[in-house]
Amino acid sequence: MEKLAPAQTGLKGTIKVPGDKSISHRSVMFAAVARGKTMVENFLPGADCLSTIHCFQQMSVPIERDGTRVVIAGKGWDGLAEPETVLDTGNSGTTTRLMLGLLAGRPFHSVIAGDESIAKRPMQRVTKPLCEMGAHIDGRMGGNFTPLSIRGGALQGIEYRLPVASAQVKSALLLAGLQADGTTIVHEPQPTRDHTERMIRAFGGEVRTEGRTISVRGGTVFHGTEIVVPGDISSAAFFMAAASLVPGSEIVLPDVGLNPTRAGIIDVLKQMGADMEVIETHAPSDGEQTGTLVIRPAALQGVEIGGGLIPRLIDEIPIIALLATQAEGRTVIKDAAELKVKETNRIDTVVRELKKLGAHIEATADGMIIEGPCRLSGGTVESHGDHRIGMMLAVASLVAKDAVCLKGAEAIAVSYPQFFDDLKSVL
Ligand SMILES: O=C(O)C1=C[C@@H](OP(=O)(O)O)[C@@H](O)[C@H](O)C1
Ligand SMILES: C=C(OP(=O)(O)O)C(=O)O
Repeated sequence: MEKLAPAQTGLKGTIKVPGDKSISHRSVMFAAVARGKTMVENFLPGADCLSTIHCFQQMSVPIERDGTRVVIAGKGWDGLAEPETVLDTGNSGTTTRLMLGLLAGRPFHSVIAGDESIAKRPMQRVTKPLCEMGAHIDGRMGGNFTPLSIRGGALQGIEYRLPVASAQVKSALLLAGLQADGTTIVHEPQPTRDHTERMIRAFGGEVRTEGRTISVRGGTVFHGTEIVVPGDISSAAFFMAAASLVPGSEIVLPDVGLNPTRAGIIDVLKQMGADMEVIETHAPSDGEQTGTLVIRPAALQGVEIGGGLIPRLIDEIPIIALLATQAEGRTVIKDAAELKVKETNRIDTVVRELKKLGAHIEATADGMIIEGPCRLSGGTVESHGDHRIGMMLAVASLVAKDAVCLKGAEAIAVSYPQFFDDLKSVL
């Protein structure tokens, strides 16, 4: 249990947030099926991304990691060997779903399982279209839950309309489509993060994006390359919030990924009235945009968030809920039912834990309604094994009246192992 004291002074300093989780996963996945060596810099050594590395090592791909530098010696799609043991995807939905797509095209048998949380997360959204492409995937409840057994092989491209806006489902279908006969076409209901598409191009492949339709052709050969992973905007969001809320703060966050399909938190903070500058931006034509963020405190206003904005900030909703407790007026978050199938049901866990600190927050069918501002009290709260809930509660403790005891703080290592060191460095 972590005992967290209210902030005594403003948060001041520079934090280099760790590498982006979504991009770190994909860098290893594409490198593993590419021909030749790939060097990844600023890889996120969080538990989720280490699960991805381990899965490929189980399939005999040589991968060496030294801190945040990873070297992968890919031997092409056929370089993957049938794993001898169950592939352990840990707590990672991204690993589980993207690996399903990748394995659907491999002519061998494999079994995927993760932790207790993964065993509750819906997989049919991926396994159903992959089976339509010709893969044989089975598991509990008609292939909806892990452990899942996969016998991949001769796939046919399909045209598929995603029932939910999910980059994980899109990416799984693209990874299968890259190995299938013909073309695979995916229509998204809303644009979702496009890191997979950018990674396909970075490894020398082709992908077409026309509005919300993305297509790939089978038979693509990838070539090893060098990847520099930008800082994770989802991790940076906790410090953007902390600096906005704690009087006297000034935090600088260099080299944060600003991919427009991910950067909805910046739009929302600006709409709430945050004092934030984006400086020194870099926008490589074929890569991921980055920039330095400077954030200071400001009086925040409530906002309404929904529609196409939701996929651009889906993982930031817990910290937006905390910001809303400190903002003037009502915040309404809607169209976010996907939060129910994350590491926890994030509508329930956010509402339950923030209520313990006295917040005025209620769950709705597809989001939450928050009334602010409200001076939070101290108390004992829990992450429920969900890293983003853990970090949101740690930031809440900075603006609470009394100490906050956080149970399950170790879950934070899933995406941000240095979180408490970085927080202490600016206190
Ligand atoms: O593709 C990705 O890397 C991710 C996509 C999102 O999930 P969904 O695609 O299920 O919405 C997000 O919540 C997750 O943290 C990472
Ligand atoms: C939902 C998340 O990740 P994943 O789906 O990969 O478990 C997250 O990081 O907030």
